[in-house]
Amino acid sequence: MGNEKAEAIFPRIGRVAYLNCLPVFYALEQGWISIPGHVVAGHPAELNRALAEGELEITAVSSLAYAYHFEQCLILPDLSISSLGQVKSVALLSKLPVKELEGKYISLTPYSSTSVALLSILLKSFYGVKAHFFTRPAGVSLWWAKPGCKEPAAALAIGDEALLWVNKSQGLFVYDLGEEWHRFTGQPMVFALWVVKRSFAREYPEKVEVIWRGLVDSKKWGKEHLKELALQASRLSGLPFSLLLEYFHVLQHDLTPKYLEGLRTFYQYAYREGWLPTFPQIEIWQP
Ligand SMILES: C=C(O[C@@H]1C=C(C(=O)O)C=C[C@H]1O)C(=O)O
Repeated sequence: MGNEKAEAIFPRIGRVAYLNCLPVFYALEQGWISIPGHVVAGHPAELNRALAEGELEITAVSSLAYAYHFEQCLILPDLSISSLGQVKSVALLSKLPVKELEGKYISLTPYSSTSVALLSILLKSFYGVKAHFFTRPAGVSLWWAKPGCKEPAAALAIGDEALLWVNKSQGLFVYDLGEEWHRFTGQPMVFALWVVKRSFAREYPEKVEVIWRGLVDSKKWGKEHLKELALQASRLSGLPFSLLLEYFHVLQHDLTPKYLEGLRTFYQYAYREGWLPTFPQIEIWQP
């Protein structure tokens, strides 16, 4: 990588390649709002890796990934992928009721960071269930079995894959992890944050401000046009318009003090259960 001049002029901006980012990016991608940067789409695990390896200046990342890298980046205000209760696109799909998953195999999505930790926290601290986890390879079915092992009893999915399965979940028990977290803690769940590299923010504060304002303005447009977003999302995914309209109503992209409190609580559990080497400082970039 590493043409620093080019990155300064045209920074690389990461976007989750799921419908969950449409409310933030639609107006930008239509060209109604423009930002001086190059948008790169990837699944969350890819964006988390790219941030860590210095391939992105500003990006959406798993909230757990920020906690790993808080010394190198700052949180952008007013942006997140969150829910207060049901989220619809982070789900455990199970052939058995969750309390019967003791000792069973659970397949984990390879695309996530936050939701894997969240599932583990919920099973351990909320349900008191110990299961065997394994991460399935990218691109295979939810029910892919490890060679020599039985088919998993349950599978964790995120993003569009989760929406698709939740929509055709006949015969499966569906546990929406946003809803389960809310039942457990009474708090919102922050799945993803937008972050900026500290070095880039230090050197190019005006550029960060223009990009951040563009993202926030685009999100504002999205929030005021949920029907248009649901129509576009339905065209892209083939999922029913009504499901997507409900989805964009429950999915939140703000980062209010209430959501920051939910984030802190998540970090407390994640730290306590060994998902984080140190307790992160929640540091927010100021325009
Ligand atoms: C709500 C969602 O939150 C996501 C979950 C993430 C994770 O588990 O690491 C990261 C980014 C978001 O895509 C979703 O996937 O739809």
